[in-house]
Amino acid sequence: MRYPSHITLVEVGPRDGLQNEATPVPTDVKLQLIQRLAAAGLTHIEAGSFVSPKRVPQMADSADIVRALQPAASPLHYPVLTPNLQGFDAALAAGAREVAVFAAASERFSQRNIQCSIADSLARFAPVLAAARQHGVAVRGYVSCVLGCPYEGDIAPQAVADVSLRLLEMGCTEISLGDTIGVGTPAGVRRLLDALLPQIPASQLAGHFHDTYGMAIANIVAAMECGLATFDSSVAGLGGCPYAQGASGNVATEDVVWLLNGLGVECGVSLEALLDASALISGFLGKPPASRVARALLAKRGSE
Ligand SMILES: CC(C)(COP(=O)([O-])OP(=O)([O-])OC[C@H]1O[C@@H](n2cnc3c(N)ncnc32)[C@H](O)[C@@H]1OP(=O)([O-])[O-])[C@@H](O)C(=O)NCCC(=O)NCCSC(=O)C[C@@](C)(O)CC(=O)[O-]
Repeated sequence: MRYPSHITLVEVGPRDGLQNEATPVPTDVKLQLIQRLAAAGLTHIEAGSFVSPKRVPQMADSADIVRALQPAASPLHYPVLTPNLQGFDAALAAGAREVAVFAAASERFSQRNIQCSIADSLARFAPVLAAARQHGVAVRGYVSCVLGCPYEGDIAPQAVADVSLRLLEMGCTEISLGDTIGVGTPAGVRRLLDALLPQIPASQLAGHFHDTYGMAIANIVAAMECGLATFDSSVAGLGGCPYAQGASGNVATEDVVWLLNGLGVECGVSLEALLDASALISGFLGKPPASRVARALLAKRGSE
């Protein structure tokens, strides 16, 4: 089987991971985590989210995080979520150079997550994309519920294609396909990508697989076989979505790096150094990493 020779990992732990943690994580711990992730070789680290602090209090310090990271002076990518112009303006003022808007392929999830229909969300993103173009800021587009919705069940691949194509037409550079509740299987991934790839090149698509049913690694392999070369993952398997009950964390970065090392596919991340990030955040949260790879390697480390 042929796989892409290089995989880009977008580390979403500091955002998608921590947005769902009940334990408040102080800004300095978040910054230490981001520094360790960067030291491990991760070049794309989603650093925060400029959303309502009443809805997601865990992300209320995103401006401080971005200010400390100084994205304009860094060779690394530190995207942040911006659901509307209010969020975009705040992100830009803090120094963000890359942002992401987030839509859904399911009407009911869109309503629950961002309090509006899919059509209204696209209308809300239009000024964000216009302002981003004006300021030379790159915009990623997320599409949630691509393989199933907690409220609507199955989602038609064409519904995913429709919203993805609109986001690309509006100026998004990449679409991250979110299996928000982790119900996908490799067969579903292939069906989805069979529908999308005639319309959107693989280079503009990323996989964002939650591991709720333990299928995320299998889904990544299926997506790589279809040509995708960018995947989102979360250190220690942190996270979930506050608007999708029962959704567990993203696929763990440690698990993906272990997979890629085993396949001989390069991703530029040191597993040893990544464990330092994993140990830091797991230690702070007082629970073991969800990643089985991290647990095994940390246990081995402890016994040496
Ligand atoms: C969607 C909105 C913005 C709609 O915001 P809204 O339409 O203004 O309505 P609202 O009632 O939800 O919020 C109103 C309050 O939020 C404020 N507000 C409004 N916008 C902002 C902003 N940008 N920054 C800071 N504050 C903001 C606004 O000023 C107002 O303040 P108040 O008058 O009550 O004091 C809001 O409901 C919100 O922030 N929701 C949180 C959504 C969220 O963060 N979801 C999780 C991330 S998406 C995800 O995890 C999925 C993903 C991406 O990982 C992929 C996958 O796995 O599928």
